[in-house]
Amino acid sequence: MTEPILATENLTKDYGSFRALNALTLSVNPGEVVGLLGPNGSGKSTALRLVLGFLRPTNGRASIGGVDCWADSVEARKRVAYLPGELRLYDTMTGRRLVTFLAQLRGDVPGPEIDDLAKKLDIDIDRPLTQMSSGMKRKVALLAVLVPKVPLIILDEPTNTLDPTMRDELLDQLKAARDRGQAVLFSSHVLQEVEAVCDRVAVLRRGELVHVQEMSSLREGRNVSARLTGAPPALGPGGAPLDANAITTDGRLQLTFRGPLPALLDWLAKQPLTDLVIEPQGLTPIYKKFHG
Ligand SMILES: Nc1ncnc2c1ncn2[C@@H]1O[C@H](COP(=O)(O)OP(=O)(O)OP(=O)(O)O)[C@@H](O)[C@H]1O
Repeated sequence: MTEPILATENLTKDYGSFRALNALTLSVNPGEVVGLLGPNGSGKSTALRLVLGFLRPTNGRASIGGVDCWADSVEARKRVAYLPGELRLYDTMTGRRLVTFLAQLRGDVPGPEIDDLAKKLDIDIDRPLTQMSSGMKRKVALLAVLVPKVPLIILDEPTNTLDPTMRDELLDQLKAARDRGQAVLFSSHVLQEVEAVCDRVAVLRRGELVHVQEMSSLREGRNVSARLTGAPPALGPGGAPLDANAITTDGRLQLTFRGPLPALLDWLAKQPLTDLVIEPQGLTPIYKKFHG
């Protein structure tokens, strides 16, 4: 079994008498993208800051590659590239100088990939940061995270302020990092981007981990919503009796089917339908269950 690169055990943080994170136990494996999903104030940034050793846990622990994130934070951080939610950059530098400087701090020298990535992110890294817009600065910070090939990449709401094209480019870069065997943990409250890139999603609510979802099982499912003119069938698309909850109070047929699409279409073709919507299952119903 692969050893996780990141492991938290009962990780807890109180700010005074307020518990911002309660007993978070979560791991991230090499070659895996995990999303931390939750609304404002649910504890995402607190969890990430604990993992980075910026905050001392009230209880529990986090470790990166077996190194304790608080007791040995400098050593743990060598294994991580981090994109904070709010940037504080050294404005007098050019983008290239900043990315090189940050790489040198960990003993790396960025190679030609810095120019390839700058091109993909559509950013002139030879401009001083003072002359860049907030979105451009964000791209420089992303470069600084994507250039070093560290075991773990942590990003706090990385697509914030990026335009849709750049958002897709970033998500592609995260997939490429995963394919190289790096692990990625990122926070977000945008369901579509989490669905697009994550292997697993952890849902937080008021500091509690309320659900962990494997995305592969979700991608096999399809939500069906249809209106019938006649009585509902006795058997569902898999041949099993139709679930009593499949017919809503306003008479719509609503079900989730996990199986081959032709079997679903054959079954639907035999029903007295007046309209039909088939969608990938997606995270929305799961998210709504906790944050409706
Ligand atoms: N330094 C602090 N002192 C007191 N309370 C704090 C502090 N930092 C965060 N909190 C509280 O802890 C809770 C979790 O905050 P956190 O920043 O982790 O949430 P988040 O999920 O990252 O939110 P967002 O999506 O808005 O960034 C919030 O209720 C917040 O007000």
